[in-house]
Amino acid sequence: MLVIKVGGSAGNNYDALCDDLAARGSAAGPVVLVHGGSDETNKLGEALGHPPRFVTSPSGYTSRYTDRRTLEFFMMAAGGVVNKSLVERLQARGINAVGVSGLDGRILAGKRKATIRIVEDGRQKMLRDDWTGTIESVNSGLLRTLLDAGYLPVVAPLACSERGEALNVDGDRAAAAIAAALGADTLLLLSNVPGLLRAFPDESSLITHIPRNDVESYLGFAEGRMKKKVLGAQEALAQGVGQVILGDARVAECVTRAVAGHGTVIR
Ligand SMILES: Nc1ncnc2c1ncn2[C@@H]1O[C@H](COP(=O)(O)OP(=O)(O)OP(=O)(O)O)[C@@H](O)[C@H]1O
Repeated sequence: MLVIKVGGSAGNNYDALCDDLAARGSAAGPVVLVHGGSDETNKLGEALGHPPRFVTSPSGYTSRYTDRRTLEFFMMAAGGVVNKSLVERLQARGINAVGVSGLDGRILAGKRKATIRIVEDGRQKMLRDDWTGTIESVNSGLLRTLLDAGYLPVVAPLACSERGEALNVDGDRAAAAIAAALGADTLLLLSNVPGLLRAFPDESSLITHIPRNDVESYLGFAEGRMKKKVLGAQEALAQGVGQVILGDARVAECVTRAVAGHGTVIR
């Protein structure tokens, strides 16, 4: 079982990704594809007069402040155009993909963080009306039903709260939770960089291998949103996923290359 997360920031090559999945075929085993939606969400917010706001937590994690309007943009972008354009690309290549969000059938059930603590101008503040959350469980039965029937699930990172509310959740951590719940041997976190760089943005400083019991000491190299990928990797490994590979989604054969060990291999 292979779980792949492809980034939603600019620069990822979805055509190349889908070409590679089609070339690998079903003989390569079952695949679940999770994706992000940052770039499209930003564009929608800008176009509709409600630009994105990114906030940093006291522990240094960067995330999108998701008020109700932003949640709607996120649903339109991640749950809509990004999800459906991946399904369209896969269908055009003969793969019977089904696009869902984690909200559907509670594929991802989570806990809302209605109030978040942030650091701005060196001071801590509380922000209310936030619609982000953390994942608590995965409806692996629904994903297995789709996989067993021969479909390739394409999952947008929305979750369902205990009260049935839609939540914006981190795509990398969503993929980690899905990989763990399905007992995947490999989780690929593909984005617009070659992997974890020791000296970002110098791509020649790629860290090629991280021992699974030493992920913590590499967290310091990750800035901003890369931290969530390293955290996701750590969560997946702790829950039994065999290996996590941070790979490049800008290039041809990105899945095959990452599976072959190009990128940052954590195991
Ligand atoms: N040490 C590092 N090595 C590599 N990339 C880093 C590092 N530190 C920070 N980054 C940043 O992390 C970014 C990748 O994370 P980002 O969340 O933007 O990707 P994404 O997965 O496409 O997003 P999403 O799926 O949430 O839409 C890179 O484009 C880079 O700017």
